[in-house]
Amino acid sequence: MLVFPNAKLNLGLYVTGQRPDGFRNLESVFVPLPWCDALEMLPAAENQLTLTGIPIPGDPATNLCWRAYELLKADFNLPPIHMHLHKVVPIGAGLGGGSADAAFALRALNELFDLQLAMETLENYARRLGSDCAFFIKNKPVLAHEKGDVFQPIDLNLTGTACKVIYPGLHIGTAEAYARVVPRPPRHNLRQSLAQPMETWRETVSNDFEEALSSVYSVLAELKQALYAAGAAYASLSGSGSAVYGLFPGRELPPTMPLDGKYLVWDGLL
Ligand SMILES: C[C@](O)(CO)[C@H](O)COP(=O)(O)OP(=O)(O)OC[C@H]1O[C@@H](n2ccc(N)nc2=O)[C@H](O)[C@@H]1O
Ligand SMILES: Nc1ncnc2c1ncn2[C@@H]1O[C@H](COP(=O)(O)OP(=O)(O)OP(=O)(O)O)[C@@H](O)[C@H]1O
Repeated sequence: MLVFPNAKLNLGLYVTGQRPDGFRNLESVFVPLPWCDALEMLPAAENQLTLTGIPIPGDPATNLCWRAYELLKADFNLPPIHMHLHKVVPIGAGLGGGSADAAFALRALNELFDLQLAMETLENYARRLGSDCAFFIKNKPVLAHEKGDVFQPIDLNLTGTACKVIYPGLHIGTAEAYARVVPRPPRHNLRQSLAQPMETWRETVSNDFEEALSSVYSVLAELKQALYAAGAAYASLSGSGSAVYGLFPGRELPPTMPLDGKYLVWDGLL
């Protein structure tokens, strides 16, 4: 079975409080971004994980695809499997690429071995692998709360919107990014702000990581500025960075920009 785990963008992100479990509560809207890895799973004589594409730091035994398999294997009698992951989505980018691999692995194993697990059960397994993972089970726009793994529906359709995502090559670890942010009440009501025309979001939809990280990594503010200069209606850091994106409604494709050749860029339609 071959699946294509996509990335995500955060539209607004407020880090609202410290939790007793050491994590932070947040409020953010997640939307799927069709920048994808490729993950193949085949029943095999013995377990094997092979990797190509962008190198993934750390021991392959801790790869999130593998951890997804181990998690299900603890509860079900799964046969051995050969997984091949071709990594495309940059790591330490705030695009949730590793989390998507884990969630798509859970979904693929459920189908391949006919485990008949409901979406809600798969979400519960995904929550055990990482805060971002559960979103990728249903993979639809949502308003996320708590650790970013409890969802409310949101009426937001950005399908077909031209988007450019720029990854400046900085690996910003999620824990490092959270350590730089002081929790505070949300600056705006995200649901209300996102219901207004996109041109107003610049003033009313913000990401708390941006303020904290831009003072350390000046390239983040430069990229955002460049996206606005190229005509973006809205531009922001995604998640804990370092990827910065711009949205260009009304265009058939995002504009080309002078920095396209300098950084890793994803261009396309949401
Ligand atoms: C920044 C976001 O991408 C926004 O969507 C996510 O909150 C990050 O989620 P993630 O990468 O799945 O993070 P996890 O693997 O669960 O946690 C990594 C580390 O980030 C911090 N962390 C993460 C999520 C959260 N709500 N509060 C936290 O404080 C913790 O230090 C944790 O040890
Ligand atoms: N399949 C995978 N893809 C990417 N990273 C993985 C994978 N499996 C395990 N990891 C580990 O997860 C870490 C990446 O997590 P990190 O939170 O820094 O970046 P991210 O993937 O951009 O996530 P997020 O968008 O949630 O912040 C890497 O250091 C890597 O060791």
